Amino acid sequence: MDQKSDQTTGSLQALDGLPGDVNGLAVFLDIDGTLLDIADTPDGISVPLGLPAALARLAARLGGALALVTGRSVATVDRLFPGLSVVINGLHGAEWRDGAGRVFGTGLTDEFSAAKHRLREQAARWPGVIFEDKGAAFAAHYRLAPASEGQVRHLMRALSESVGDGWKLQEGKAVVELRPRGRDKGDALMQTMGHEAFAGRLPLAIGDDVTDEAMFAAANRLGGLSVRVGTDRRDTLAQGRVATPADVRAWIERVAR
Ligand SMILES: O=P(O)(O)OC[C@H]1O[C@H](O[C@H]2O[C@H](CO)[C@@H](O)[C@H](O)[C@H]2O)[C@H](O)[C@@H](O)[C@@H]1O
Repeated sequence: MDQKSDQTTGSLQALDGLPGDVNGLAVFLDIDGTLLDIADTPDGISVPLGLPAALARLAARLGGALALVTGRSVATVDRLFPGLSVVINGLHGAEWRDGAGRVFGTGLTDEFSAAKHRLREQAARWPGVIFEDKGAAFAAHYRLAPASEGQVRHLMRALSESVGDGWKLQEGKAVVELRPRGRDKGDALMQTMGHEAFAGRLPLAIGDDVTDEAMFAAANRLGGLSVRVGTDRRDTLAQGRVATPADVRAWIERVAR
C-alpha cells in the first residue's frame, strides 16, 4: 500500500448524486471502490497523498460524525489512515472501534483457524489466487486468476461448512470471504448513529459493493441519503449515484473546506 498524489478528480457533473453541503449530516464511507480506487491485489491500493488530511477536515466539519465502514479489519484501516480518529467499522460490520478507541469484535475458534490455514496453503498452489488474513475473517481473491473462480468458490463453501454457524460466506468484487455472522454494515450504521457526535443528524451512506446495500437500507430507513459509486447497472437501494472514487474524493475536498 503506498501513497501517491491524486491526479484524477471527478467532474462536477458526476457529483450530482452527492449533497452540496454536509450540514446536519453524519457521513458513513466505505473504503475499497468508494474512497480508494480498486487495485489488482488487496495490498496494491494507493492512498492519495491529501486524503487522510481531507478526511480529518471532514470529521472536524461534521463535529466528529464521520465513520469508515469497510470489509477490511480495523487494524488495516489504522495502517491505511494512521492517526485518523474516527469511528471505524471493520469486517463488514462485525468488528468496530468506537470514538474512544476501544475495539470490539469476534473471537476465533480452532475450526476457524484450521480453515484459514487450509485456504492459505491451497491458495499458494493456485497461481494468481491471493489469500488475505483479516483476523476473524479471511478471503480468497481471484481477480488475477479468473479461471480459478470455480475452485475458489468450491473450497470456500467447504470451509464455510467446516467452521459452524459463527461465520458466513460473503461475495464481493472478485473475492469470496468467510466473515463473522451477525452484525452487517446496516447494524453498524444504526449503532453508530447512537453515538453522541452522530445523534440528531441524518446519515449519508456512500458505498460501491453488495455489503454496502445493508448500509444504504439503514440510511434510507432513518430518512437519510444513500449513494452508490459505480456505473454498472446492478440493482441497488441507493438513492443517488456517482461514477468513481475520484468523484467521492473530490466531493470530500469540496465539502470539508
Ligand atoms: O467494504 P470495502 O471497504 O469495500 O472492502 C471490501 C473488500 O475490499 C478489498 O478487496 C477489494 O479491493 C481490492 C483492492 O482494490 C481488490 O483487489 C479486490 O478484488 C476487491 O474485492 C479487501 O481486500 C477485502 O478484505 C474487503 O472485504
